[in-house]
Amino acid sequence: MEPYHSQDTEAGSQASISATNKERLPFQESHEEIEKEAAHMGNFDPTQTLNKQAAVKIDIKDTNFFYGSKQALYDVSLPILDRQVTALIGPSGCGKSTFLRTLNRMNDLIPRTRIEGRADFDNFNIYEKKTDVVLLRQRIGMVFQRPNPFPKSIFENVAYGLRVQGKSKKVIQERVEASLQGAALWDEVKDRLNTSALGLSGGQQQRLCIARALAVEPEILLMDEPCSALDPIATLKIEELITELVKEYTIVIVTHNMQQAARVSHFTGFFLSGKLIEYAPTVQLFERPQQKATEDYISGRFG
Ligand SMILES: Nc1ncnc2c1ncn2[C@@H]1O[C@H](COP(=O)(O)OP(=O)(O)OP(=O)(O)O)[C@@H](O)[C@H]1O
Repeated sequence: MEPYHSQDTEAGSQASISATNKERLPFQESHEEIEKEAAHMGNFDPTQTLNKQAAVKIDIKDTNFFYGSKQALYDVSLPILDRQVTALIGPSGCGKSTFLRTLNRMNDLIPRTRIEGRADFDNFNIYEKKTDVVLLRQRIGMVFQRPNPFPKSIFENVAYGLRVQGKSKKVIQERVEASLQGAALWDEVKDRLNTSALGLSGGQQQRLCIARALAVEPEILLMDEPCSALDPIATLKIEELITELVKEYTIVIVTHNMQQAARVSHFTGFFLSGKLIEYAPTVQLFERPQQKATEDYISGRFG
């Protein structure tokens, strides 16, 4: 599929987002730990890894979505680019989560829903009835708003999908460790893998859920406001993790937090009333929005 092309020239804006990366932190507190985490984040600048020529991983065209007779998405079209972070922003109820859930068919679990359009992934349309959703959800994993570990041990949480797949003991052992490493949790839990996951802090639980998603080796990770239940430090850890994970995975993240979108994403889509108003490289969308509604939203005039 064709890569995404944009007309902008963003040399100037790259420099400015890089310079303001630290200033953009949304938190008023400035105690030591936050400062330390923030200093880490200062090293990450998504404009440095923005790749407008990246291959299109999922090509979404003219998506309409209905809850019964209520239409929640209108003609949404956008590409999800390979190994880039795409952020979805917009006011409450604009359809961000609904859209995210169309990508791995999570809305199928809600009765009386209907979808039109297409989302081409490899050589098939995700929305087609015949799509194998179990396989799809292995390839397109999901992390939810609230960490939702199973009431099992840390090890068993990560091993879960692998056991379902019937993997050998050796493979399970290896992948559990690799996934916990990948989710930047290994060092904190390696000595207590057999204790309950429910004993972990909220931020650790969310990283465990990321490890659980990674264990089945997905290509894409969908994250639905993964930091909304976390404190500032745990939030920064997840953001840092996202910037690491995107080297190997394609990430789509719904966030209410515009600074978070600016800190971690390469591309941003702004939704309003079920419509995708604007989609562009993040730096461009925030610094030179093309639509008045985008400008009003990002400057805090509504939402
Ligand atoms: N299960 C459902 N049944 C009926 N309507 C729903 C359902 N889930 C969401 N909606 C409606 O669809 C619209 C889009 O909701 P959605 O949750 O996708 O928005 P959102 O932008 O993610 O909101 P938020 O930021 O508050 O999570 C809203 O009007 C919402 O009320």
